[in-house]
Amino acid sequence: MGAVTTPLPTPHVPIGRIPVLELSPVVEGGRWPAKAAVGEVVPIEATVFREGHDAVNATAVLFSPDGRVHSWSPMTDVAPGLDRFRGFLQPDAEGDWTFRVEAWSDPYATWARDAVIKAEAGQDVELMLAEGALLFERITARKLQRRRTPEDAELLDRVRRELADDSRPAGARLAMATTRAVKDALTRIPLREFTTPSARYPLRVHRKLALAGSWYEFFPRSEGAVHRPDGTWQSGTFATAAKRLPAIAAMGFDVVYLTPIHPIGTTFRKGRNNTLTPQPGDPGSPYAIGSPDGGHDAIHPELGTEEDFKKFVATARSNGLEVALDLALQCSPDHPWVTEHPEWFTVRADGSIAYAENPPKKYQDIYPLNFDRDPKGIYTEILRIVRLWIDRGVTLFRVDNPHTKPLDFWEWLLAEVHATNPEVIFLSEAFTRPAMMLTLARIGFHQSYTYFTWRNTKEEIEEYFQEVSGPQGSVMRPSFWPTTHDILPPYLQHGGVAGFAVRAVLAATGSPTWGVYSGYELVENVPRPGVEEQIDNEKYEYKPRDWSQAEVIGISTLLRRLNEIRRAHPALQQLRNLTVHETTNDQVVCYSRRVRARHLPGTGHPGASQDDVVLVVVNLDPWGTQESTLLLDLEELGLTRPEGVEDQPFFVAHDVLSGETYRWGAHPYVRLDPRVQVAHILRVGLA
Ligand SMILES: O=P(O)(O)O[C@H]1O[C@H](CO)[C@@H](O[C@H]2O[C@H](CO)[C@@H](O)[C@H](O)[C@H]2O)[C@H](O)[C@H]1O
Repeated sequence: MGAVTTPLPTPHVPIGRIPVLELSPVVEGGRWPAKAAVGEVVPIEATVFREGHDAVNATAVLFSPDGRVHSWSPMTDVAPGLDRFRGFLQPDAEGDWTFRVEAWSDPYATWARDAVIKAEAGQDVELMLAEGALLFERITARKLQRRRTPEDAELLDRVRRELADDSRPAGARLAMATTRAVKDALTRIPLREFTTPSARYPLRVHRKLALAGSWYEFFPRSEGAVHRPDGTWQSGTFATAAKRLPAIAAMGFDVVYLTPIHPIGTTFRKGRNNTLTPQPGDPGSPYAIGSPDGGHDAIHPELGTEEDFKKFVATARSNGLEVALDLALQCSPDHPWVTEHPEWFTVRADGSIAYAENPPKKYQDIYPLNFDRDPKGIYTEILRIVRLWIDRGVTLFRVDNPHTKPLDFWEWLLAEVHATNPEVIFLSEAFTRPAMMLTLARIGFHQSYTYFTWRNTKEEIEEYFQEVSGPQGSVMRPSFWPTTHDILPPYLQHGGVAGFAVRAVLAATGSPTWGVYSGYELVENVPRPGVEEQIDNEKYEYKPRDWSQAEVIGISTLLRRLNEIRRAHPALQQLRNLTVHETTNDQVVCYSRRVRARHLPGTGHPGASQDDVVLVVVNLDPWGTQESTLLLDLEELGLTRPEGVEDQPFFVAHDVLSGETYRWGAHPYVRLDPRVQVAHILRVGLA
């Protein structure tokens, strides 16, 4: 019998005095780290309970990468009766952090609850007050690790003295010992008994762009491509493509994503509209990587040289843009690997190599790599290539179809790159089943394409936005794209300019990372018959565009405004902070995002004293005016309805898209005419 290599289950860990179970975010028992980004507000949850009736409480504790306590957060019972506690931690630097939950018995909460009940019943009142006095003796006599403010010290000492002063009425003594101020002071400096810590769990903190950013995809060969009078084409180059960068930056994007820029094969080259009969001059799909000019480490000669690429990267950076490159691990039959490493491909009985597929799509112009044949050779070569592009200035990779390659390969590659270049971000382009999409995220992909593109109805949008912003958000960070070069969904085929505006608003506010594919500004909405992708697709031909029309149509102005709004509002740069609000119309969707004032400095919001709250209302009908009443969840908006106010206005909603300001109550009426405005994006605050 061979050696046993499977790890044994974790040894039995005693339950501890106060059980603390079902921690979140924990990925597979801590096998992989949960994700966070610098400044992200991370919800921490645990189930905490004990025997008997005494009150329990919990604290979430954050440890910085050097192992020291960085900060802690009181947790509150968010599901009374279910013993579920939640707090919020906010790491402020990149690295491998950890957190734990400390469960504890809460003598003050036990006493306050019992004293109030007994006082109301007239039982043991003086005895309870005497016990309260003893409790506050203990509370005030403590040597605290955390500093207590003079105000808190003074308040708690006064409670101690007055509880013991039996010359004062019992009701007054109890009332002063159970005020909000006393409870708040004891939230800051609690008296804890039987403190029971959980294990520590990993939290990998990436740079902010891993969580929040705006991507713009384009094919560099199209920018500046010239259709010559004789019918032939001159490809765009890095130099001509770079001329487009200031306009992309002006629209507020953070990242330019380039489809593959490598030499393209000619064997089985695809022609226009995915035909198998290319015409002379057809440039071929850039995903058919490799020719006698080189493979994944080479640059298509028509685009320029390595120096030209570096200049392009430098121009991007000077415009405030980072460069993302497609990483498509496949080969045209003309790729040098096909002859240099025939062992990397699966050869059929007749000596041929089967082309790649992503059913039902057929990619007749490319061969897949067989990672199980010479894994060491393939892994090493791909790592070399990734490092090469990092050295050339690439800081993000959009990974093509990662779900068709082995997961253990990705886990290895991502760990290797993270070890030397933790700033490099990988976006997974896996439109596949949830288990695979989630596991790619678990093992290290920073971001993931999502099903957003196909979520259209109010019900679908509400459900999906909540799903990606829920606990899943600490594993899989969503990237919302209304279209890609492969996807033109039916809603956009039929929704006209307003449809493009609707989907841009949803993408830009529904996820902290979003992206658009070039041409969105021009409302390119004609599909190739029978498929959900653009006709005359840029994948198979040069597609220079007349950008002068973009401003006229208005979508580029909207994109710019959306990116400005996202930058101005930390609430839109967070993921796990979404609330859906009810509406009375199935065509009107409403949701909000909120960051509490105490969490704002970490996100770079200057001197904030108020929460940052953004409320989004979208008319999903691109053709008709829709009206609705919004049934707002005031608590989630951080609003308190003043005494005596029912539906009267009491807060201000400023529409940062239109500039209008409204005074609203809990149930405002909205009317959105898509010819004028498809959505409200409202900054919410008290007057
Ligand atoms: O499979 P997906 O729909 O996720 O699309 C991605 O991968 C495809 C394969 O790389 C790629 O397809 C394009 O390139 C192929 C190879 O040249 C070609 O056969 C296909 O017709 C073309 O669509 C797709 O663009 C990419 O996003």
